[in-house]
Amino acid sequence: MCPPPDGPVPESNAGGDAAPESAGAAGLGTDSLVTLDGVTKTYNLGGTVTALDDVSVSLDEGSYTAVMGPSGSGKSTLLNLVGGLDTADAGTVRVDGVDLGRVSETRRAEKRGTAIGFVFQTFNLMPRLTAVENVSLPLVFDGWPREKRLARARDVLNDVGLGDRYDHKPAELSGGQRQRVAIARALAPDPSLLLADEPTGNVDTDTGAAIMRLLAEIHDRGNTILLVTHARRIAEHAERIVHVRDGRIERIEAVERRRPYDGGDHDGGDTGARTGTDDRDGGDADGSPARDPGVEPDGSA
Ligand SMILES: Nc1ncnc2c1ncn2[C@@H]1O[C@H](COP(=O)(O)OP(=O)(O)OP(=O)(O)O)[C@@H](O)[C@H]1O
Repeated sequence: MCPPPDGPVPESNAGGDAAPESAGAAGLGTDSLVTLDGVTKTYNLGGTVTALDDVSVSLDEGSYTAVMGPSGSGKSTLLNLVGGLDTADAGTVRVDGVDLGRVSETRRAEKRGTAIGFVFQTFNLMPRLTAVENVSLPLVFDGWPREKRLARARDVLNDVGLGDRYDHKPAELSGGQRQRVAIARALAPDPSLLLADEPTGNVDTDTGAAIMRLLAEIHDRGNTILLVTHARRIAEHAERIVHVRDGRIERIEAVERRRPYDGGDHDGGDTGARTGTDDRDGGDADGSPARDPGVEPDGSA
C-alpha cells in the first residue's frame, strides 16, 4: 500500500544512536525499527508488580514478531511501551530513531498517530461512526482535509476486503469485519509499525484465520508487525516468537512461518520447541498438527 503523495511521511531512522542489546536478546543488525534496551516497568497498586524486568529486544524493519507468554507475563505492557501508550521506569524504548521516554507526551501522541498503528482485541471502534469515518479518524489527528482522508479510508477499506461496507456502522458488521475495519484504521496513516494485541481474541476460528491471513498480506507488503498472543498456532504466523515469562524474555525462537497462501494442509504445528502450557486455545496442545488458521481460500471474515 502506498501513502498518498502528500500524506504523512514517517520519520527517518536516525539509526546510529540505537543502543546495543543485552546478551541473549535478539541482536538483529543495524536496521532496527524498534529497540528496547534494559526496559523495566513496575506498577504500584497496593504492592509493587514488576511487569517488565530488564527487557532488551529489537525489531528489524519489515519483520513479523509475536510475543507469547502466560497471562500476566508482561506482553501487553511491552506492546504499550513500544506503542508509546506508557513509559518505562528504566531503560530505553526507541521507535524509528525516537527515544519515546525522552520526548514530550505530545510528541509521543504524534508518533502514535502516524508512525504506529494499533489493533486491539476489542476493536475499539466508534459505534456512531461508519466504517469509512472510523478508518479516517487517525487522519483527522494528522490534519488531513476531509475529502482526502475519506478517500484514503475508502482505499484502505478496499485493501482489507471491505469495499462494500463503507457506510456500515460497527453494529451492522460481523466481528471479523469489525476487526478488519480496526486494522484498516491502524493502517490508514501508513504507519511503519503495526501493533496487534490478541487481534483474533474476540472472533471465531474461521474469522481468526482470515484476520491472520490479512496480517500476513500486510507483512508481505513491507509493514513491520508486533503481535501479542497466548496461542502458539497464532504466534507461528510470525517469523519469530519472543517468549516472555514473569516480565522477562525467556527465549527467542525463530519459526518456520505458516504460509497462508500455499493452500497446503501442512502441519507446522509442532516445531519441537513447544511451550504447550502457553497455548490456551488447545488446538495443538497435544502436539498434534494444528489446524492452520491461515489457509481459508477466500479470506472472508
Ligand atoms: N495499569 C496497571 N496497574 C497495575 N498493574 C498492572 C497494570 N497493567 C498491568 N499490570 C500488571 O502487570 C503485570 C503484567 O501485565 P500485562 O497486562 O502486561 O500481562 P499480559 O501478559 O499481557 O497478560 P494477559 O495475557 O492476561 O493480558 C500483571 O501482573 C498485571 O497485573
